Amino acid sequence: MDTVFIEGLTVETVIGVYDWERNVRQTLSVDLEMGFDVANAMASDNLKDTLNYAEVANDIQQLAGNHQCLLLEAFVGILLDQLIQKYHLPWVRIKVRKLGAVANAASVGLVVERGSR
Ligand SMILES: Nc1nc2c(c(=O)[nH]1)N=C([C@H](O)[C@@H](O)CO)CN2
Repeated sequence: MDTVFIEGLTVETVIGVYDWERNVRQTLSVDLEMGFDVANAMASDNLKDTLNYAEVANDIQQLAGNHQCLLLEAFVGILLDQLIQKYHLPWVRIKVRKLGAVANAASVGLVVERGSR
């Protein structure tokens, strides 16, 4: 299976379990790999035959602006449900970093994989 990916997409969102986190936007960095057969686009050279990573990046930005999750797990769950359903993804792997959330750590976060390659 081929992979279409987005790396280091930063989004601003309200996220966190502590009181102070409910009143600020924090930055998440998203790395996303999506299983997709690009053979048709290789042959046609046409955007409509592939998975448009710019459209997916826009979806992630929209979702970040429209939700105020407590946990990263909830954010990732909503995101994966939406992407799998919209783009019929057979396999997806996502890494979401919450930047500067924990003292002395550059980032903390989750890696979640769904489906099979
Ligand atoms: N597994 C998780 N652990 C923690 C989360 C989370 O979303 N998933 N969130 C927090 C706080 O919001 C933290 O980011 C604030 O520093 C703590 N642990």
